[in-house]
Amino acid sequence: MGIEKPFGKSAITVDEARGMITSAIRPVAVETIGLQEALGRVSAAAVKALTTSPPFDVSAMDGYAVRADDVPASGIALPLAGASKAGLAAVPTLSHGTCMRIFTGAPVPAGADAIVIQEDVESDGERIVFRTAAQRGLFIRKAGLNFAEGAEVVAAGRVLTARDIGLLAASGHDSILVHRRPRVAVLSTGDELVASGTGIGPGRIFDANRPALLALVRAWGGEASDLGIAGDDDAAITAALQGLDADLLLITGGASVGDHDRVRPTLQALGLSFEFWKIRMRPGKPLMFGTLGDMPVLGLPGNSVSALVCAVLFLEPAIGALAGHDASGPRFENARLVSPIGKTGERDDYLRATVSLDDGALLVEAFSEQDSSMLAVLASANALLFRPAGAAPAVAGETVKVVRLDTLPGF
Ligand SMILES: Nc1nc2c(c(=O)[nH]1)N[C@H]1C(S)=C(S)[C@@H](COP(=O)(O)OP(=O)(O)OC[C@H]3O[C@@H](n4cnc5c(N)ncnc54)[C@H](O)[C@@H]3O)O[C@H]1N2
Ligand code: MOO
Repeated sequence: MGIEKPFGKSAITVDEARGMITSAIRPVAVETIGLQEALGRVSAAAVKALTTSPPFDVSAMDGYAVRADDVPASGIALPLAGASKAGLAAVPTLSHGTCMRIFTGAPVPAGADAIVIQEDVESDGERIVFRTAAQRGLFIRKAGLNFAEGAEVVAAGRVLTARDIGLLAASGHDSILVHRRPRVAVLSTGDELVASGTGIGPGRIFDANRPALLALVRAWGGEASDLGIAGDDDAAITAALQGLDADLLLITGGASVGDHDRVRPTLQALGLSFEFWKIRMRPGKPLMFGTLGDMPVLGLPGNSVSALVCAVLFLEPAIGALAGHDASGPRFENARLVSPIGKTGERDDYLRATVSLDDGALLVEAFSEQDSSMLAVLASANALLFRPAGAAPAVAGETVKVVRLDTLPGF
């Protein structure tokens, strides 16, 4: 589809690109796992409560169970007849004109309809004098207050939190059907790259993208596999992909138009069916996506900032689509500009910026340096300031859109 055209007019938008990526991706298979392993996994089906919670009416306080009609005013005394405590197998019965000792979490006796807390009574051991009138229903948690048997407690496609795990356990589940973690393989390409921790040598730089992307894959729920570094030649790239079995292949570098940008031609020779190879955004123009057999392939630009900004916009939703949850991309928020910014070129801009809160309002300031190789700037940023292609200069005080980076897991 026209991938040989020069960069520029034929580039597609970020939204179009994300739509093409997520609609080409199918969720991975499912598996049942114990709740202990469920944090951060994605539910593959709606889950219904196996029990009603609470299963019977329980007391919310330590005190005395009564019939409200028996204690219509302060000063009434009733004989104490038994006790109800948490864990009782059988629900006791309250006789007319008596009261029963009760503790938090205990079943409310049949016939009782109010709890008077112990702070509001006096006791001589046999008789209880109520210093307040009882109020029908007070301090009683009715059966099903929390949820009823059969109610949906977890929706399909939810990224499970500790709260969900608690709710699943409360509703009787000790395991859950989830999507297995998407397996994402990461390859860096470039003759100049060496792994950090090894000797750097003349003309070489350390590979930053692969360690950062492997970390993001894990933070976003994937199982990361490290394909290492391949040089800028077809044989090295082909060899690195030999026998690959992954749900998504992530490649950085070598996607541009130079003589040594061998990723695109190599993948093409291997049979990659291209969806697109350039997008109308900065940083990250030479973003590439296609499928190799059933495997989606996402090619990120080599510049580290471009690679990581593209990861926020495209990798996170791609992993989401594989894992069976929301894949709509990052959330944009409004923020007020602290300093003016210049006009935007023909691509949407995602400027590295810092946001701060001022009396509840979000303020944003772009860094003066925006070169797409400047990972140190990205590391200091906590937001991306979005400017649409062709936007006029913006003045201080103007409301603009931002994507917060500090709320993204792992970023
Ligand atoms: N004539 C043109 N040249 C370039 C264009 C263009 O439109 N016409 N686009 C530029 C843009 S925009 C980008 S982005 C880059 C992307 O190029 P590649 O994806 O082919 O990446 P490389 O050329 O391999 O590398 C670019 C840059 O990043 C460094 N790099 C690469 N991989 C890593 C890594 N794993 N860790 C750290 N740094 C890495 C590499 O050394 C280069 O400096 O193309 C422009 N050129
Ligand atoms: O898009 Mo490139 O990523 O501008 O440097």
